[in-house]
Amino acid sequence: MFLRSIRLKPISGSMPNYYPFTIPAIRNLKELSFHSDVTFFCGENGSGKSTLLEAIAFQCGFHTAGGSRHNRYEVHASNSDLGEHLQLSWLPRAQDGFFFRAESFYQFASHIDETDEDEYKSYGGKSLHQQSHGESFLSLFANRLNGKAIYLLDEPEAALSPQRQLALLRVIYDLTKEGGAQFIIATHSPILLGYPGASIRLFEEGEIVETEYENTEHYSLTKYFLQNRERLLAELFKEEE
Ligand SMILES: Nc1ncnc2c1ncn2[C@@H]1O[C@H](COP(=O)(O)OP(=O)(O)OP(=O)(O)O)[C@@H](O)[C@H]1O
Repeated sequence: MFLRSIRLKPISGSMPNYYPFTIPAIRNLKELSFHSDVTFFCGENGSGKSTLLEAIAFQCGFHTAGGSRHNRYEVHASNSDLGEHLQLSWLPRAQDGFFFRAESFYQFASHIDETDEDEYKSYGGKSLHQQSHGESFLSLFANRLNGKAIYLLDEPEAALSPQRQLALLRVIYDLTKEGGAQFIIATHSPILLGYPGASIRLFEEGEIVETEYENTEHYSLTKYFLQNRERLLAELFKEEE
């Protein structure tokens, strides 16, 4: 592990009334500590997961649209509104790492096309644009992520089939089993959240709280859907009286 905790720096005067401080979980954030090689951020859409992950990436020196410290490319709105306000505590400081961001992956792939001089060795041997969406995600995870480093992944499951989500779990397992790598992952995937021993942080009701896998809605709703599909869909599609 590298990153031990993050803390919102004290803000002089009253709490600002603009983004990102309008997000309840961010507004109330004081300190968040990490105690597991794999930490998940989960919670409803718009609860602040990406905002916080992006701010951590900013403080790590990674490109906030995705990449490492070495990636420099222009992309619309690549700043981090929260980044400057966050303080990171390391032990030891990670020398390397990568920020994966599903929403700006296309721009990252174009940047690699323009700059790669290594026959795409870190990306499965061919342009990320010449692979399917899911193939390109997994190529990056399986090849670009390696060694002792901090990896920040924002919705890595976005293009992955269930089978490839399992493959990603294996990548995470291989990189963490010798205590070498640390992952912080924002996800909605009930498959990824099932990683053994992971710490799950739920963004809910203005707080970020630690919870168990079985207590997440991702787990319970998916389980209920699979076990009661017909009943649930009948209820969902019921005509208004
Ligand atoms: N650049 C921005 N300017 C203003 N508001 C923003 C900006 N980016 C995000 N927001 C708002 O901040 C809130 C949190 O967004 P964020 O992307 O962090 O959520 P999230 O938990 O990652 O959601 P999702 O699961 O849908 O990816 C949302 O209500 C969003 O509309």
